[in-house]
Amino acid sequence: MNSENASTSTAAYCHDNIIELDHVSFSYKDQKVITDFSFVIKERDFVGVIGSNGAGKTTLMKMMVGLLQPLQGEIRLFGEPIRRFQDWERIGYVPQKNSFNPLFPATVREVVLSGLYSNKKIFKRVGRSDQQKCDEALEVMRITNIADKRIGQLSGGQQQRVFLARALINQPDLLILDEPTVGIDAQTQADFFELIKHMHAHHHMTFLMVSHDIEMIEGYLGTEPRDQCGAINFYVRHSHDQDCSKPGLQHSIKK
Ligand SMILES: Nc1ncnc2c1ncn2[C@@H]1O[C@H](COP(=O)(O)OP(=O)(O)OP(=O)(O)O)[C@@H](O)[C@H]1O
Repeated sequence: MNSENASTSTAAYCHDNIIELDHVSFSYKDQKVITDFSFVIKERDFVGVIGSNGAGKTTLMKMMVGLLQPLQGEIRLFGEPIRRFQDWERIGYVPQKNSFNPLFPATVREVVLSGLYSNKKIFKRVGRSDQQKCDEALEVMRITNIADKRIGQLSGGQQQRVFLARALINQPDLLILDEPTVGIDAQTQADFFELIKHMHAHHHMTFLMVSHDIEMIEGYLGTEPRDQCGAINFYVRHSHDQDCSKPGLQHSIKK
């Protein structure tokens, strides 16, 4: 392949649309939350979502993972209309508030390992490399010491770390995080941000993260929002601005 072809195919690859919202509106009964919003998240973008309480951030995330259906408009994931989309293992989603029934019997290790298996592979034997990935995820989230505890008996912050480890273990193509570090101590928060920045820079992943941590968002994604939807602002950074072969291409999320 000559260099022109090589750069063309790289550019085409890293600029695929991962999420597309096309004139999407949503209401809870008669309360309009999202009105006629269109945007595109490109492959390898890191999109930070900031907005006041009640602005509609969680509603937007839930629509993108198929938990809520837009009243109008269309959503596409990896180019497929969401109603036909089936590759859910390509997407990791950590919702805003997780909580387990205290009697839920699984251990922390089992919950983290379950991130490796889609429904189809649920009975697959856990191999040594899977255990190793699990150990690494536990270590990064500083929960090795509670690996054999029951998830339902942990504090909210500890449970949230388990969910993050579960989402990370699979290295999904797209990771959607809704206020992922709420209730987590400062050191683990800092380690987690370092980790996802590293994954964004080096592991070809696309990130969409709701956060109230304006310092973290602006530090990594810049101080100017790229787009907005009502009171929600979107900050964007592509993972390889320096060596992107088509520097003129907009990594904007606006259509
Ligand atoms: N299940 C629901 N039924 C009715 N109204 C809802 C429901 N969920 C959210 N809302 C309302 O929709 C609006 C948007 O809520 P949403 O949770 O999406 O906001 P948010 O930006 O994520 O807020 P926060 O920063 O507080 O998490 C709010 O006014 C909220 O009260």
